[in-house]
Amino acid sequence: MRKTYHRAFGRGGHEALKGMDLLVPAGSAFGLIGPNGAGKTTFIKSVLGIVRPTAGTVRVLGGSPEDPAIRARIGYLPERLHLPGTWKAPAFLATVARLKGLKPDAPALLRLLERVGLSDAVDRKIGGYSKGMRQRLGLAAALLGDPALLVLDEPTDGIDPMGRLEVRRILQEEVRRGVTLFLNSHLLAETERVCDRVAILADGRVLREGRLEELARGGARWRVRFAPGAEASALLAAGFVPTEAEARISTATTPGPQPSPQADGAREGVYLVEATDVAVLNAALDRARASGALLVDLRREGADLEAVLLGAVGSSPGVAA
Ligand SMILES: Nc1ncnc2c1ncn2[C@@H]1O[C@H](COP(=O)(O)OP(=O)(O)OP(=O)(O)O)[C@@H](O)[C@H]1O
Repeated sequence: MRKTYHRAFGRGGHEALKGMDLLVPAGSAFGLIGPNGAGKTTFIKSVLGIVRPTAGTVRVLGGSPEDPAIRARIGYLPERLHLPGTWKAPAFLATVARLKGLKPDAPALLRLLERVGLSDAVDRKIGGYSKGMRQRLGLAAALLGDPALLVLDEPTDGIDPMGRLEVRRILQEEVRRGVTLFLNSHLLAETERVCDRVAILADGRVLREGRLEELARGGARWRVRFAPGAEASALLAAGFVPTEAEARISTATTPGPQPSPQADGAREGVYLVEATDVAVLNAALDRARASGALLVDLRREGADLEAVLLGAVGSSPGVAA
């Protein structure tokens, strides 16, 4: 798909999408990431039928994004929300429901407001809402009518960490019940936590696309906690790096001290180990256990999306990160 924004009177234009080819599997939680001006919003608008491609086609939920029946199955949270300041949330949601062709059901609307954490604010005017509250109301509006596809542009923008947790929980619930989630967020940690697939867009083209684990270079990292008393030098020899020392290694630009067994991570018993697959991981754990170390906790480290993004954008000719 291509999209060129034409200037007035046909004098040239700007090619925002330069041959973008993307398949978002039904039921996936899909994240779109990329630098400013990459074309993310243009792509979202084309999925919603707001922008028409200059060349190519967009198919959404098996149909055209311009088909009202298809649009009715899409929930959309825009990046810039325009909300009526003098209204209260239930009246706003009732109007959105009517615009979506739904019959407003007052108790259901209150349940929805409770779900997004706004039950205490139903009697307040929207104009007095904080940015996070406005985002939650926008999310409630997007969820009206149980859409099959949720398109969210910066859904957690302005929301505090507790609120983000709540929003994430709602999005995960939606994905579990079969909804396809399409998320555009500058918060890479948010994308990592919510999405199972990611596409990197830069300068109007998809640079990389795939499952998060596949995109992460260098295999998976594991965070391991050993019981007190584990022999730090033996763990180092087995490939386990104390977390504090690991931070120093990755940020050091000049030769510095080698990781010492007395590093904070070692004192806490927390280590990181690189393992391309579970066989490699288990071999490392076997070496650790042979030294007498006892495993207390083991968890996979999230794929480092920032590194993947910077790597993809940095290695693409003509694209500035
Ligand atoms: N209506 C428009 N007319 C002309 N050019 C536009 C229009 N909308 C977007 N563009 C240009 O198209 C390019 C892609 O813009 P778009 O908003 O899709 O990027 P984005 O990835 O969403 O950026 P950001 O992360 O900054 O929101 C940019 O260079 C932008 O200036």
